Amino acid sequence: MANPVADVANLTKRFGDRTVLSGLDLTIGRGEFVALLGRSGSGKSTLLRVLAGLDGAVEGKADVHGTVSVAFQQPRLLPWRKVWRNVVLGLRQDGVSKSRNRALADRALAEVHLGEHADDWPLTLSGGEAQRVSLARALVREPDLLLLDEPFGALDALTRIAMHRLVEDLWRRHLPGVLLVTHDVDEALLLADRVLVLDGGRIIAEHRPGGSRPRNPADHIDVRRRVLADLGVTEDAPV
Ligand SMILES: Nc1ncnc2c1ncn2[C@@H]1O[C@H](COP(=O)(O)OP(=O)(O)OP(=O)(O)O)[C@@H](O)[C@H]1O
Repeated sequence: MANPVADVANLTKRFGDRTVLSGLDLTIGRGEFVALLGRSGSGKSTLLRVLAGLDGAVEGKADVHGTVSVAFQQPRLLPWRKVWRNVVLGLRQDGVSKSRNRALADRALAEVHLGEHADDWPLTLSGGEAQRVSLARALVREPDLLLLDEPFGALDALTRIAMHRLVEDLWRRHLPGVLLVTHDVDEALLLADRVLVLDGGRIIAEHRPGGSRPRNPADHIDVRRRVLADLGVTEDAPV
C-alpha cells in the first residue's frame, strides 16, 4: 500500500508465557477508516496500545508515520482542570508553546461542537459531552492516526448515533487515518472502509462494506453475516 499511515508486520506481543498477538500484519493507508472486531480478550486493546506507543515490549514492526492519538471508552478527564485545560494536557510533551494552548483548545472544542463549554468543569458535563472532550483532546494533536478504543460503548443509543456522525465527519474533513476498536458489528459496517477480524493473535478476515456514505448497516446484511461468522457468532447477537 502506498504511503501508509501505519505499518505493522509480524508483530508479536507476549504477557509472560501468554502470546496475545502472534505475527500480526496490518497496514492502514492514508485516508483509510479501519474497524477492528474480535472476541473479548483477542488482543484489540493490546494492538492499540502498541500502536499508541504505550507498550513497546514487542517483537516485529509497529510503525506509525506521524502523530498518533487515542480516545478510550472512558473519557478519563481530570476533574480539577477545566475542560479546555483537559484538552491540552498532552500538548506539553509535543513541545507546543503554552501560549498557544487556549487557542488550540478552543479550535479542537469547536470541532466537537463544545466551544461554549471550554471554561466548564468536567463534572458538569453529560457522558456524551465528556466523550467529545476526550475526542477534542485526541484531535488537538492533529493526529495522522486516531485510535478509538470502543469510544461509543458507554453512551446511550441517541448519543452514539450523534458521535458516529461526528467522527465520520471529522475523518472525512481532516483525519488521515482512523483505527476503531468496537464490539458492535453495525458500527463497524457504518463507519469503516475495511472491517478486520482479530482472532488467535492475527487478522483472520477483512471485509469491505463499500457503498456510498452515510451508510445504512441494513444495506450490508451479507457482509454482516460474514463478519459474524468470522467471529464465530451465528445469531444476530452482540459479540
Ligand atoms: N498488562 C497485561 N498483563 C498481562 N496480561 C494482559 C495485560 N494486558 C492485557 N493482557 C491480556 O491480554 C489479552 C488481550 O487483552 P486485550 O485487552 O488486548 O483484549 P481485547 O480484545 O481488547 O478485549 P476486550 O474486548 O474485552 O476489551 C487478555 O487475555 C488480557 O488478559
